[in-house]
Amino acid sequence: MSQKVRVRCFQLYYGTNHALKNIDLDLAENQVTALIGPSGCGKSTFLRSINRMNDMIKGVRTTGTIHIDGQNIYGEKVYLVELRKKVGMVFQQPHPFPLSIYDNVAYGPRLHGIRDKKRLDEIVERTLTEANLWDEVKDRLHRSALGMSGGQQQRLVLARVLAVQPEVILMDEPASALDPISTERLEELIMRLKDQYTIIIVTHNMQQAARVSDTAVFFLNGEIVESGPTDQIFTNPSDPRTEDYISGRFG
Ligand SMILES: Nc1ncnc2c1ncn2[C@@H]1O[C@H](COP(=O)(O)OP(=O)(O)OP(=O)(O)O)[C@@H](O)[C@H]1O
Repeated sequence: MSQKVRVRCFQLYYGTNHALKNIDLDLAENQVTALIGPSGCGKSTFLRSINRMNDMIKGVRTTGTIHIDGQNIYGEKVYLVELRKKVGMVFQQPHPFPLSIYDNVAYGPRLHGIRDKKRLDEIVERTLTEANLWDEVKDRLHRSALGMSGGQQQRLVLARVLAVQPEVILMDEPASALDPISTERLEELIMRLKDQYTIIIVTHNMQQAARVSDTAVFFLNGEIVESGPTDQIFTNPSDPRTEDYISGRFG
């Protein structure tokens, strides 16, 4: 099993708030890794560090390294547009663009220079199929994406990410605004997508983490308390704080 993302001595400060402390972690390729821990422990901050989304926040300072496929994304000569193409992100609330379903998916490929209609048609069909949405929307591709249900919008946003052929997909509580059926469909999709992508997901839902992830990482106060195979973290954690959190004693 090869490592896709390698994090060493990574620290992040929001001004004087030391939000991530000495993070060392390896994330395996073609696996789902769940980041768990109580509110404010740094999960989203860490997730956003993997495609440098935190760069947009004023006062953020980092030290340490995050290598993806051997390249330090905090090093020199890193092009953020390329990085964010390789490392896509799905957020808690699906926010499709106020465009048609087709144009939402074609947006990224067009931005990266693909103009050929036939090629765009292929990408739209392939990624909507991959995102388990094609059958539901194939007859209304040119209608507004804003008319879709929340669950459909979240799968559309995922298709938009897949359309630029990422290798790593970051998901920040992607199911928290979804109903149980949409959540189940999204979880099935996540488990299927890991054959081709490396997926890192933040979730507050312990059952969800147990269902979808291969590896779990428990954060507390900006530090990693422990990480390991999800089964082991959930059934036999080595740190009592992990056990307390998982069994609902705090957080
Ligand atoms: N944009 C920001 N500007 C300043 N401080 C921030 C920002 N985002 C997060 N923080 C701070 O960083 C710390 C970690 O927050 P973060 O959102 O990463 O935690 P989290 O574990 O994802 O929490 P939650 O589960 O509630 O989303 C907190 O102290 C938070 O206040």
